[in-house]
Amino acid sequence: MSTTDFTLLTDLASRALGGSVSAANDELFAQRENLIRPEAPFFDPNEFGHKGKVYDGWETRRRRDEGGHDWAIVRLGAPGIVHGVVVDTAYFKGNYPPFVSVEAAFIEGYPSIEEVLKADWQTIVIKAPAEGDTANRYAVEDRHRWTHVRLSIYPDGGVARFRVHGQVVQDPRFLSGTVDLLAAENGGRLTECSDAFYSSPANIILPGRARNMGEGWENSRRRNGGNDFAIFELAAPGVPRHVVVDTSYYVGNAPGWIRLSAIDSRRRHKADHTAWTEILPRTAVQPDTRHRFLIDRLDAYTHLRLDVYPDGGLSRLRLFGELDGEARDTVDQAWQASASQLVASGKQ
Ligand SMILES: NC(=O)NC(NC(N)=O)C(=O)[O-]
Repeated sequence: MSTTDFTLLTDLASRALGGSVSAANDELFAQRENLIRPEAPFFDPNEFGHKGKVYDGWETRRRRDEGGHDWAIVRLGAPGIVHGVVVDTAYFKGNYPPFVSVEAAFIEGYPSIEEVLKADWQTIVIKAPAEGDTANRYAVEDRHRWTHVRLSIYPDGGVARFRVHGQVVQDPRFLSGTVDLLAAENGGRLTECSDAFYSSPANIILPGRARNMGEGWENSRRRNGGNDFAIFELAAPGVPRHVVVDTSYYVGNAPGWIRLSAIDSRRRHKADHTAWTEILPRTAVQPDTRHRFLIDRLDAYTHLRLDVYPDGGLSRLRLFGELDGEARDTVDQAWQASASQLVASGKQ
């Protein structure tokens, strides 16, 4: 994958994955928590509050010192390798920060903010220019895993959204027993889809249940035959036992039928269409319903393909099963290989 594609990877910072903005040195004009809201930023030109113009973002006051700067710290929703960040200054035109930098840290356990501040921070984006009202992209070369990321803005200003795109690297000790092999928080990810017109199928593997149709996958109405699909890489190769197909909130636009196929790309090539095994035949589904289906085959797979007929949305898809023996070694190695030499320790 080229570095320009990093925005297709999971947003590790997003509130939807469980991220939190743990601290900021200043947030006088607009709250730090807005930085990781999953939805696009909103702007009402007529809305003013007691402290000034209301922005959907994080905004600090105008600094009156020399050489100082502002910062906000995000605890990622899951540990991961960051491939790139987006500092989106949408609607901040006369008050965006002209420069930004990003640092990261891996901290064990559940550290207090005092412990987070004392961690060994590594620079992953060196101080670089930013534009106003722009989704500023910065690729990251470092391939260590992190739990926390610090955005610094120079000298001050406003940022609407901070996206931290990368690959979840889950602690293998939490991948024991029956787990959701598809879950983004375990490392599952969308690799391909036919249509994400209204919203992406990457949403259907996020934690929890969708609260409305906007939190799932919605494609457009298909007018030219064929059917829509999405392909996911599993968190780790595993044997699926049962699947949850949730069409909650898809009332007039649920699929008529769905079908699931899977492949073990360690043994067969994904491009070979005959190598895909049907693990759930074309099955009728109901609108606004949480379905559970048993999977009869007991083979291990690395990828899952969801076909919806002819089109239509889902709010969640879960694939419960166990990692296979070979996969366990692979996730152990990935966890070791991505360890930073400078691992701070927080209170357990
Ligand atoms: N019009 C503004 O945005 N002014 C100020 N910001 C807010 N939020 O009022 C400022 O100084 O950046």
